[in-house]
Amino acid sequence: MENQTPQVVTIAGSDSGGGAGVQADLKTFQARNVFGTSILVALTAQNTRGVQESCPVACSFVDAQFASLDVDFHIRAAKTGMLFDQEHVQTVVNNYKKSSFGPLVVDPVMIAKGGHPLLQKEAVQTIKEELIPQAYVITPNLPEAEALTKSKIKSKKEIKKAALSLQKIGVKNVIIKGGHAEDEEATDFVLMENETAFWLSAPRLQTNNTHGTGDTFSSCIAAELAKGKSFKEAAITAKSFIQGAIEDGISVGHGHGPTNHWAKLSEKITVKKEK
Ligand SMILES: Nc1ncnc2c1ncn2[C@@H]1O[C@H](COP(=O)(O)OP(=O)(O)O)[C@@H](O)[C@H]1O
Ligand SMILES: Cc1ncc(COP(=O)(O)OP(=O)(O)O)c(N)n1
Repeated sequence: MENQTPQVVTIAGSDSGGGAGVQADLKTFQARNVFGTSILVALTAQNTRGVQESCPVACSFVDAQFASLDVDFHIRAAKTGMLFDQEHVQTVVNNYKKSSFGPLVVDPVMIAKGGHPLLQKEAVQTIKEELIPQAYVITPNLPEAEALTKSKIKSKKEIKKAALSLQKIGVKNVIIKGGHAEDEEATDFVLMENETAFWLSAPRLQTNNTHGTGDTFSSCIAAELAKGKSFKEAAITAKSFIQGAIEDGISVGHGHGPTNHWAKLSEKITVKKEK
């Protein structure tokens, strides 16, 4: 099994428009040379203008997808995205615990950029109590970190405080993404074990094409972990990948466009150690 191609799974929702969700994850896996598989938890009727409708997949069918993959593939890393509601979060947790899917990257997707809810509010607590303790890394954006910590996050100090409080729930690594801030640089805070931490920055690009940035970032981390890279290496590659994918933009649709998953890694990344 050791000489098999690295295999990875996304456990998430479908974006019919192809820019976010499972579609963005599979494109990222392909671009990073790992074999991508998927477990669909929800479906969205979505395009670059927003989400028009969404619905869950039956929990018994989520179970069936986990079982199909687990008996055949040697999955070395997994990621979660849109999980819809409490019942689906719990179904994913129960199945993940029984599986041998390797380290879990949790992207606690809550609301699409256009405002459509992708997770029912009551499920935030289930993510905290049940899913995060299973995770190897969680990658909330700023509003998601605020919802999970029930606090306002406006300064670097508050970002660090929020990351530490998320780590205390029982996850080794936390990345709070700064896409929703307004600084000149798009800066993400990375907290690892033993309070080791660093800031990952890149120039903030003035573009409408940022649909699916969070999914692309977290699935790239899962892809790198599946190849055996360290967590720090995986986080830096994911930042270079998403920066390249935004920089080398593509033009599709009429609204908030997707990123370019076949772009090269960007070299405009800086890594600054937190003292
Ligand atoms: N305009 C931008 N320019 C450069 N990087 C960005 C921009 N918007 C988001 N990013 C980066 O994309 C990644 C995803 O962040 P974010 O957009 O906050 O996630 P989400 O899609 O979950 O809301 C992060 O590394 C963030 O810094
Ligand atoms: C099916 C599905 N999953 C996740 C998202 C959210 O993706 P994200 O990377 O946060 O991008 P935006 O929606 O914020 O552009 C989604 N939209 N659909």
